[in-house]
Amino acid sequence: MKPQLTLGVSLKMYFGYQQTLEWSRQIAEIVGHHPATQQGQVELFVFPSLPAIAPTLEAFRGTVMKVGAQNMFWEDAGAYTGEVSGAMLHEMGCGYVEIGHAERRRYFAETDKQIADKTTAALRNQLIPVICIGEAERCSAAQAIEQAVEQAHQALGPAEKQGLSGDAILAYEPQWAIGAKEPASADFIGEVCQGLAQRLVGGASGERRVIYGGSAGPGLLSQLGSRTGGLFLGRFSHQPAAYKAILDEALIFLNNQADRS
Ligand SMILES: O=C[C@H](O)COP(=O)(O)O
Repeated sequence: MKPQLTLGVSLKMYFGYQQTLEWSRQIAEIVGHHPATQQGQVELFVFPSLPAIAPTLEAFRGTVMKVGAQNMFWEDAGAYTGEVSGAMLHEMGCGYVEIGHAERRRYFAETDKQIADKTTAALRNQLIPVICIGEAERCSAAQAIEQAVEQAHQALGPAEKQGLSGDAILAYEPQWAIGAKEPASADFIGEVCQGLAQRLVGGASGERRVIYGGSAGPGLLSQLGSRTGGLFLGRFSHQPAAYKAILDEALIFLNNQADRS
């Protein structure tokens, strides 16, 4: 069955190695038994720090949780000290990779061109790119949509020109809402995500889904309903109880969808 909702997590660089494994064990237990995950209607992924990817893959083996990386390089092999290739991530069993997070742009000066090259490399290596888009400063929903559409086209354009097919997730993350006390308002998120879905989903050679990130946590999915394709979670997924609460909301969402159809 095609997933109707996506819930992703980036652990960024918050956790240590053992802490990552402990979190993974606890979340695997929740995911393995939660009714929201039983029928393939929820797509789940997590991005731990690079050294923890292999044991995290192991921790989630047998569950629906997919594991990926927070970043990758645009070449598949060679003299690129300190970098990690999409080819290796794929070989390890990763299914997803995050591309172009605002923190990569801010602290590592990543450019639109580099983000496009990484997106191309992800698709070339059968990884689903989770492409981060979103405005730097608060603005109207219409302006946010324009900026995010432009970023998405910049990221996916070269891959599309090369005829590379594959699914992609567009993580709409207004930069001003990342690391904040609370997310953007549900009305704003809903308007932007729906606008992005209209402009970016459909017509592509793979599935496209728009999800929201930026201080998302328990309670948000219930407010948004089907106005978003899912959530990209950061700090507010660190507590296993919070993650379970979000899965509980996912189950209500799925039941509501089933009632409508
Ligand atoms: O990668 C996740 C997003 O940047 C959101 O992080 P946050 O929920 O901690 O603000």
